[in-house]
Amino acid sequence: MDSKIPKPAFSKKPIGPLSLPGNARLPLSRDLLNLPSANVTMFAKVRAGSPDNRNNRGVMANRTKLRRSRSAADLTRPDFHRPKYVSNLAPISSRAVTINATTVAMMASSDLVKPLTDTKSARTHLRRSRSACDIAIKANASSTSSTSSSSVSGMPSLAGYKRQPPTTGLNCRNAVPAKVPKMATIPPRIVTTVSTSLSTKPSSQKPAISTFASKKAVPPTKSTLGAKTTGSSGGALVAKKPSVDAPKANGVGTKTAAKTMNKRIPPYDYKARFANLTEKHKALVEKHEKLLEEYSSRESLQELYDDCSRELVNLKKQHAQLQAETQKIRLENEELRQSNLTLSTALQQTETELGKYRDKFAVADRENVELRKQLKELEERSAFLEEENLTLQDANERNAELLFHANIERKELHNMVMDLRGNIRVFCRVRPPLPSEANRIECGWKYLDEQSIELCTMDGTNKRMDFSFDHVFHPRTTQQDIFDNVSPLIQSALDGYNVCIFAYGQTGSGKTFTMDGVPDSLGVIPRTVDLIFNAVNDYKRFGWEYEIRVTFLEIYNEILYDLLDTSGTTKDLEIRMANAKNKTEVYVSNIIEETVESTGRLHQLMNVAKMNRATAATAGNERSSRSHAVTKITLIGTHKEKCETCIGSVNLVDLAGSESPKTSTRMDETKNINRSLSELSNVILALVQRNEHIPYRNSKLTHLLMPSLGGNSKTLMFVNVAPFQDCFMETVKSLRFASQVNSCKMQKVKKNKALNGSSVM
Ligand SMILES: Nc1ncnc2c1ncn2[C@@H]1O[C@H](COP(=O)(O)OP(=O)(O)OP(=O)(O)O)[C@@H](O)[C@H]1O
Repeated sequence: MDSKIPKPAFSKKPIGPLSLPGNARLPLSRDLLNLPSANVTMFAKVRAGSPDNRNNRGVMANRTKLRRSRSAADLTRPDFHRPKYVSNLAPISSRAVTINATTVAMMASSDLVKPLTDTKSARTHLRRSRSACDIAIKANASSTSSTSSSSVSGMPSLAGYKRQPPTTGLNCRNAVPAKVPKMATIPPRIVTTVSTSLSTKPSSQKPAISTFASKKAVPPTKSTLGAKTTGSSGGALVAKKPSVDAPKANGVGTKTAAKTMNKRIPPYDYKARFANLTEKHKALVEKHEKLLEEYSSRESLQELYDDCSRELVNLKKQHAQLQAETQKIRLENEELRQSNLTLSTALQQTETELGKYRDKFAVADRENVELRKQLKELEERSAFLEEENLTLQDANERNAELLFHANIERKELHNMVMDLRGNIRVFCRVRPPLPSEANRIECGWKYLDEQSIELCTMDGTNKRMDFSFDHVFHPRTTQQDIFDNVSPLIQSALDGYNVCIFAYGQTGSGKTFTMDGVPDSLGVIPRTVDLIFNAVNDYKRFGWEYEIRVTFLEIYNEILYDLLDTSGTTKDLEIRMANAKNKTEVYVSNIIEETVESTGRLHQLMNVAKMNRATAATAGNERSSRSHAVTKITLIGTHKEKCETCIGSVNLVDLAGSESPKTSTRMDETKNINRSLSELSNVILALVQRNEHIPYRNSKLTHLLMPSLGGNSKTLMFVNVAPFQDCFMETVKSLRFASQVNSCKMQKVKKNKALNGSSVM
């Protein structure tokens, strides 16, 4: 916009007589001598005039000049009387005339430059200017009419001129262009703006940019420029109503004027001089008006320029703000686009997952429907089963009652069977020779049946002896076969009876093997433990809860040792009577009695006791047990609903092996062992013989086993024998003792029974 709007640099340029049209020039000094003094003074002022001088003149000075100008124009009036001094004037050259005309125009317009700040003043000025010109034209016309057409040669014919009403610039566009004297070229844009501002708006008002732009959009042509210029500035001077003669007259007049200007006008030819001056005056008036309009337009253009500059600055600011906002919006838009892209991707993934979930949901829904059907069926089934369950619960309660009583009956029957078998039973077991004993001579063993055996010497004497026991186990008998015959006694212990199982025999005959066994062939004690825990679990169904307590005791050289005591300190263990009323019940003071709740724990304790037991090498056994080991398992059963308690116990005794003093290397130890075994034999024989006095207290062993030997107990004795000929005497001795025990018939035992939580030991 800057480049398109011309900067009004002219605002500071003075509009003075120096810019004269055509051949006009400032008068020479010699020319001025022939002019009236007033004109000379005016010329001098004009020549020396400057924009400041002109601008500094007051309104009165301008009016004076106007009067002078009119005075000059009055020369053409018919009643004008030429001053006498004119005849003395020297001939004026055309150049001087031109200057005079210019000066007259300047005089007419000098007071119109500044007052054109408003439209009213401008119009007033125009009227004055037009008046001056009209007077001149009328005078010329009247002169022409009075002096005939040839009186003024070279002058344009203005006979048909009428004073036209002031026309606006817009109206001038439609006016027929008239030929005007050649003038300085005015930029079409300025002319257009001036015509618009003068015709449509007051000069004080700022022209709108739109108006300006619209005018700029249609640049005027040369012809329209002339029309506009004529219409705006000289509408009153140029005939608006074109006559037939006007163009011709104008053309002729212009040529004539040119000729007149070119040729020297004699001083006496006042008409020519007047015409010439009139022409010059007319041109100057037009020029003046043009300049005036230009000036006015330029002033308005300056304001317009300032406004446009301010508006441009504002627009630039707005543009910068808009650019910043646009950039910001672009960034936001880009972020939103990226966010939208991310969200679109996430949405796509979500939709994909949603589709999968929908499929799963459809499958699950179908399954759900199916399951609902099944649930309904199950609910119906459940209701039916609940009814059945109630029925079965009633039946179960009845059955539990029956079972409880049946169990009692079973116990009684079982005990009857055990009684029939005898309260003390003797099993004979012959061990096989070890691979290391292959060169040892065996006796002749003949197993007559499950209860009878025939022993024959192999030393040439051919002695034969028969023995009968409750059961005879040959060397190939397995540990399981042995325990199958022992387990009824364990059941009796669970039913509340005291049971004692011990192994008796010569050293190396297989007692420890039978009671403890080896890891891959467990003996009676570990199998008893397993059976007890299994039975306890089964008894829970009948409402019985069992507490299992265990002690491990060793009798070595008639001294008691707690095999679970690993402290290394020696404690005094004493066998004491538990109940004065029942003199058969005993207990051991200071012994560790541990309650076990699992088979593993009990096996653990058994290993500890086995490690603490005293062993040594003997003639018949590299690792001979040189003590009696008593493992006592107490079983306390409680039936809460029936408020019944039954207490049973199992004493599992691995006796020390008897040894001949001849082969013994530790005599004291052997004597103690043999003596305790002899006391055991005495007790058993006393029981067999039903003696009143049973010598239980003669040894620690019999004293400890007193509750399990006779009275309220069931006793099982293993008599272990070695198969070798060199053990024949000891074997016969053991078999005879066992045979004696087997023949013993003990009185009927009574079950330990406690009611309402009381217990009997
Ligand atoms: N029925 C059997 N089958 C296989 N080997 C056996 C049998 N009985 C005993 N033995 C083996 O014979 C050897 C001696 O047995 P064991 O130690 O049990 O005799 P013991 O009577 O306990 O001797 P001690 O009284 O000196 O302790 C052991 O090596 C044992 O493994």
